[in-house]
Amino acid sequence: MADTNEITMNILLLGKTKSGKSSLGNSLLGSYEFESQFFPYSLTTECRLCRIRIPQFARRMGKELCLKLQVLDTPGSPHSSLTQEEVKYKIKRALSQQFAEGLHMALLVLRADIPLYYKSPTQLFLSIQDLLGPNWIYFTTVIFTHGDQLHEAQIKEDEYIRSAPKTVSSLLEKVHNRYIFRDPLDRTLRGERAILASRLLDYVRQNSYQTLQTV
Ligand SMILES: Nc1nc2c(ncn2[C@@H]2O[C@H](COP(=O)(O)OP(=O)(O)OP(=O)(O)O)[C@@H](O)[C@H]2O)c(=O)[nH]1
Repeated sequence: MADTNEITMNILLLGKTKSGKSSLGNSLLGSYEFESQFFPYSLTTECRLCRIRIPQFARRMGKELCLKLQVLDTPGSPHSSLTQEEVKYKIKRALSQQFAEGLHMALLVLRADIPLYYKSPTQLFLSIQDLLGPNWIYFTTVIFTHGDQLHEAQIKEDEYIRSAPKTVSSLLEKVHNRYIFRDPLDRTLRGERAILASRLLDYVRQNSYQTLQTV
């Protein structure tokens, strides 16, 4: 029987190569589990799942709740040594093997300091739909990495969102404005984990803990 004092969140990291997926995964896990480095090639070539349990994460009806976080890191696309088809195949296979019970949230990782290039918003939507199916819009949160660069440039987050190009604004509208800015320089790994995990748990609660079936 499932432990009712434990909440599970199955999280998928998606995004272009070098967008900061593995580093975000480490922040979520609160430790350096995924390899994340500055290199002139795509570091992640295989999907990899890491899990942690965070005791006493929240309370429900007077009881302590433990959060079980399962984070699936993926190779980015375009990739320096894999074709787009290979990346897609690896992600789909990992989703079916690791998250057979479904996915709570896909985190679409975008660099805030680099323009998001797609021919049109539709092209971007189709590429996500191709992986996650038509209900992706309910189970996707956009994570802007390199938020520290915005601070340096003295651009506020709401200002950035207001001036974002059509592809980004259409994407945020599609995912019901679920987005989070990451500013890793501002916090410790565990401090960032507490903030990210609780924002994500709010989104998962809003979905009544339902999961996206991807197979
Ligand atoms: N300044 C800053 N650097 C970041 C941020 N996120 C990631 N990085 C750095 O960007 C580089 C790439 O980050 P990764 O997490 O390895 O990116 P990835 O998407 O997993 O990369 P691949 O697996 O190689 O495709 C690393 O040097 C990170 O430390 C951020 O928010 N701000």
